Amino acid sequence: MSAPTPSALVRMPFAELQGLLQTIFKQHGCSEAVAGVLAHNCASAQRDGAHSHGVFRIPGYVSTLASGWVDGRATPEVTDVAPGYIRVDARGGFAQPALAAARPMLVDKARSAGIAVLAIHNSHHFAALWPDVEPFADEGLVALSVVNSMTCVVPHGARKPLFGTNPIAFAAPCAGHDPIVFDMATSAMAHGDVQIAARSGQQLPEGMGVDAAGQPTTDPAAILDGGALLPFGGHKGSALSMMVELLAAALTGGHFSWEFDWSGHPGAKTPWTGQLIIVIDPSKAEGERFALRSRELVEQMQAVGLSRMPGERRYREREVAEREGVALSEQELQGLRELAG
Ligand SMILES: NC(=O)C1=CN([C@@H]2O[C@H](COP(=O)(O)OP(=O)(O)OC[C@H]3O[C@@H](n4cnc5c(N)ncnc54)[C@H](OP(=O)(O)O)[C@@H]3O)[C@@H](O)[C@H]2O)C=CC1
Ligand SMILES: O=C(O)C1=NCCCC1
Repeated sequence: MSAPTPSALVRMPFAELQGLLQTIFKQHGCSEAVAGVLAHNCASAQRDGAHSHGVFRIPGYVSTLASGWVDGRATPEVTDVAPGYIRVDARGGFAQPALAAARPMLVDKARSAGIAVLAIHNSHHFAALWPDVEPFADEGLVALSVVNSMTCVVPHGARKPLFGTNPIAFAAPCAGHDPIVFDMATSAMAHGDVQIAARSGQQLPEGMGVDAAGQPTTDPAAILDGGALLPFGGHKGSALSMMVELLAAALTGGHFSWEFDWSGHPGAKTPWTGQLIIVIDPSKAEGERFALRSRELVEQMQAVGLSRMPGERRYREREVAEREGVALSEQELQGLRELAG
């Protein structure tokens, strides 16, 4: 939602945007390696029209780095735990460089054992989750990832917030198609989209959240100011969010969404939690058939009238961006240039 208004739109080549973001990350306390990984991630989100986790997030990254809450120079510690299991201590840094450090070993293990788990803890994830899984499907692998965030979601049937917005992302190869990818918060709405709505003075649809008194509200400011989000789909989304807390925090050694206290770090925005990634090599059981069966599934969904696949909107926006440049508002670009100094 809330793409930049067409009147104020500028377009720039992906590489230029990535370079600008890399400069910002370096200027504000990240190592060359971390800046490179985060810049690619954030520019990719902007390119694909994933606005809640594109350049909108840059001021939050900068204020977090300035607060000392996250270590932009952390070197992740990768431990080979078992034939199908890797553990990474992100050492208080971002989750994506931790994934990058363990990725070659993760792919090797998935290809040799058929399945491998990457458990990241002591990490900060402030981004969309699909960039973490989609590249595995490009290599013919199936991937599932979960990450927990910060307390802002009331479990179904409860009175107070406890869970994070806790997204789940999945990617699978599909013969002759872009990979099948979905990536969704387990809350009715991502926190980033609530912030964007508040900033632009929009009301939300009903059923997204409650105010500080626990009453239903469509006012994003009321959700952000002492209120909370609801899980999507009532008890079902709530159960998935609970699962994310277990897999991303309890299983990795990371914090639950309510366990960290950033109040001593004004400006800190990045949840200090954990992330789990499971990678499966479908060729172990199905040879080349899995990608063909994926294709068959897509075709059957289309035959019954599917309007679009999850991920399809992003791929369409990516195609346009590759042709015409990545879209952002003039105001956003000016803000980025100021942060780059
Ligand atoms: N790091 C963190 O802690 C957190 C990150 N996030 C991120 O926020 C982002 C937004 O999450 P969320 O708002 O839940 O995502 P959306 O509700 O916008 O989309 C969820 C998924 O459904 C697909 N989809 C949307 N509309 C349709 C449709 N009409 N038909 C078929 N498929 C559809 C999307 O595909 P498409 O992309 O093509 O639109 C996407 O894969 C995610 O990238 C998530 O990872 C969220 C919470 C916490
Ligand atoms: O949009 C969200 O929800 C979040 N995104 C980044 C991390 C915090 C939660």
